[in-house]
Amino acid sequence: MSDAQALRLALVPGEPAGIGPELCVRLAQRPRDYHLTVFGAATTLRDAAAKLDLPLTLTASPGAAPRPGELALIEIPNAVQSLPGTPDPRNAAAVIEALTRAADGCLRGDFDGLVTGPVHKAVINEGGIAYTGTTELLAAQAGREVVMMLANDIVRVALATTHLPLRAVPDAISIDGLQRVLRILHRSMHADFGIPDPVIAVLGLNPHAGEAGHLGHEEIEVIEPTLAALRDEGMQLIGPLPADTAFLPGKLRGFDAVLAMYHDQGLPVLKYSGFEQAVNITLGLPYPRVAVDHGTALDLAGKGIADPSSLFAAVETCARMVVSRRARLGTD
Ligand SMILES: NC(=O)C1=CN([C@@H]2O[C@H](COP(=O)(O)OP(=O)(O)OC[C@H]3O[C@@H](n4cnc5c(N)ncnc54)[C@H](O)[C@@H]3O)[C@@H](O)[C@H]2O)C=CC1
Ligand SMILES: NCC(=O)COP(=O)(O)O
Repeated sequence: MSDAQALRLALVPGEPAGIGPELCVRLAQRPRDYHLTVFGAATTLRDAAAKLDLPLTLTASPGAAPRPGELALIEIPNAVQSLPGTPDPRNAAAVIEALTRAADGCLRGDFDGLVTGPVHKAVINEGGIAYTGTTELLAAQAGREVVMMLANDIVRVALATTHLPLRAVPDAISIDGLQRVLRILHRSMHADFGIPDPVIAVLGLNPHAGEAGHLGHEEIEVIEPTLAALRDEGMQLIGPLPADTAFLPGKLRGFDAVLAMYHDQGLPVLKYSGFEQAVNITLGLPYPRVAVDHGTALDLAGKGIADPSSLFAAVETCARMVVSRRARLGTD
């Protein structure tokens, strides 16, 4: 990653009682040629390092050369001491402050990209903060429309809707909205992944993509007109495809990305095909943001057995995206 010599990445561990802090300590041990600044509580990170019996030096600012075992820290203290496996809603404000301050740093240009650990949605809401997900939080903060996409080496799955009750999904899918999602996805395939003319498969909403209107009308009334309009602009769009067979390996090889209509239509396939190395990317922000694909794993927190692969992949993906954007868009 020689182009990434000067990269400055902001890192947010997420829920302090989850596996995020210990994964950050493991990440800190890796040799790297980019700077990492973590936004969180020193006590939580030091406790995690002590439990893992790994060295951790927290510094006020990144040193000249990144050193294994060392992280620059922007201190965001927790309201109360965090205990692995037992989240405390009183720490919700600190979790959100860490995310928003790190994102602010990216918006200001102090950092080139943002990497985030898992956040417990219910705990944040129990702490009195309305929160559906970090994707939505960062979009509102940046004033941008965004698309959530999860990716591993096998498949990229973008979502037309994100954290919504299933009952609300059909009403949230419109021609205008789908067009905006597909434009963001198309643009990002080029800017972030170097694919200038991506082939995007679009799933139907209903079983068998609506079975010619006998099992639902959204394909005929919303999805097909959207695809027709964007095909006229030159986009390569396939679909609407029945979701149950769109992910067959032979078909997937022909697609650069798949657009699913809702969270649990696409993500189980992605996670089944490779949970460990998968990452969650927010497309459409002014800076690259990449998160782990997994949640807080409270059942594993503090035991030292959580797999850090997704966080490692998130940092590597974020660094590659920064380099790709610089090459294609300038500094954006
Ligand atoms: N990126 C984020 O901020 C995400 C946050 N979440 C949130 O996390 C919370 C818990 O969600 P769950 O549905 O229980 O999903 P989860 O991913 O925390 O756990 C599901 C299963 O996967 C295992 N697992 C997760 N990460 C692992 C790792 N790194 N190594 C080994 N095993 C691992 C857990 O032990 C558990 O058995 C929820 O509040 C959810 O909203 C969920 C997904 C992503
Ligand atoms: N399923 C993805 C997830 O829950 C994490 O999303 P976000 O908090 O990064 O928006």
